[in-house]
Amino acid sequence: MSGPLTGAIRVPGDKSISHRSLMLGALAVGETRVTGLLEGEDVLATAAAMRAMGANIVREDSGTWSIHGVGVGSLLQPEAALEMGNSGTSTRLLMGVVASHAISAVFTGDASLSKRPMGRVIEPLSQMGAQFEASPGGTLPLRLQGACPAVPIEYRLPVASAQVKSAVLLAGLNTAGITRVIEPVMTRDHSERMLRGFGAELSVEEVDGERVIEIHGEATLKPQTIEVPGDPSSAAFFVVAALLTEGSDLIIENVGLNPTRAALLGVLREMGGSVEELNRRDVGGEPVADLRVRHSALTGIKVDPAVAPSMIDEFPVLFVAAALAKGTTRTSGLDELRVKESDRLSTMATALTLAGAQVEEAEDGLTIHGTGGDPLPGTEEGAQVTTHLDHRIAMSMAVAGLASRNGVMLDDTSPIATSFPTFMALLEEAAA
Ligand SMILES: O=C(O)C1=C[C@@H](OP(=O)(O)O)[C@@H](O)[C@H](O)C1
Ligand SMILES: C=C(OP(=O)(O)O)C(=O)O
Repeated sequence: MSGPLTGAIRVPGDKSISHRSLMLGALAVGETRVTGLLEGEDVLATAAAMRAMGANIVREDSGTWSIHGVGVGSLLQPEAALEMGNSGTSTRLLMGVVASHAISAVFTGDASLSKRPMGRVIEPLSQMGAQFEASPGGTLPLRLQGACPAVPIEYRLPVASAQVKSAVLLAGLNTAGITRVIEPVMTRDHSERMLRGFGAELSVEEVDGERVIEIHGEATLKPQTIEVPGDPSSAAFFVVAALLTEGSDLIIENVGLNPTRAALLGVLREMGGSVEELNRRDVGGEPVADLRVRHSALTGIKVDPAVAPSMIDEFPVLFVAAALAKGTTRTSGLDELRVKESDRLSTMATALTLAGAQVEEAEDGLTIHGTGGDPLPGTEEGAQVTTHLDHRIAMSMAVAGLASRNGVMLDDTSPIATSFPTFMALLEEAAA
């Protein structure tokens, strides 16, 4: 087991908000200024794409990002393929942006992204008039010819996905009339908050238990000054690491706690975890707090599938917490985890089993019988884990390594740089 995690740390800016800051800044007329932007590879892919379509985006020496936008409807034809790397958010949201502009774009990605389903955005964007030539199974690489004018649609989301919702809303920005998205299950609402913040006419109504979001097209966006809060999905690794490591008492400052993102904390508290929210405040229209996390004995629970969308990226590290809890943790309703950077149910089941945990994999979730706080036994030379180009697997299994007798060996730590380039350094700092 590792030494305790103590002191105060800050995790980098929120990935979802960072992507949207660049996209909306590039679609506004004038200068948007962003502090706390996540400088991970995924967000940098979005920045490069917006530059390729005409925005002027500069990182100043102070760390502030300055974006001079071109205005909704005025994106330029990119000269080369838009290289999306590992980033599903960049790809799906930008497909929405391009879909209602009079330009075409080729989207390419790495081996992981090239396996992920794009049909979920191709479908509604085709209804709006965009045309696609995709690789077999509706995957990258694909070519998108935008429609201008595009046709406003009403679209009920068949999967709980903030990326699909956002793609349609972003396409609606340059579409005359009202584009309506119906969300049976609420997902992260950063797009709604930020589109409003940039001056788009957007309404949200609750009708018969569903969220109905309307955006008025041919919008003019006004540039903004944005302070990006710390990413709760990045903080999650430190929350779990501190809960599992004896003697830990760690402060994680400035963590975004939008209710559509924060369900992990409730689940960990229900398991017996000591996670306090200090100094609750508002940063850039998002609730934020400092978290104080103390080592705690955890008990397994049955996780309500209804919370899944509000912690969708946190399941890999929750599975690590479950592997060290007393008793059994059951999860279900997690089919979406199979189409992330890797199949996160099977990748985590394999990785945790190698580390010595007792895991049963079902179609839509994992059941994990925890050690009751004893270190994971693993193998003498350390469990050899394959991360499948998935940053969240790499970081989750690094946390599992802290709580294991012989450590964990990751085949590839490079994917961590997609969302959390300072993860290893911060872990060393907190454990020093
Ligand atoms: O909209 C976003 O910024 C995101 C939405 C989620 O994806 P889905 O919409 O595919 O669930 C999440 O997994 C991803 O990390 C970021
Ligand atoms: C699923 C994720 O990201 P994306 O879909 O943007 O690749 C993630 O960060 O866990």
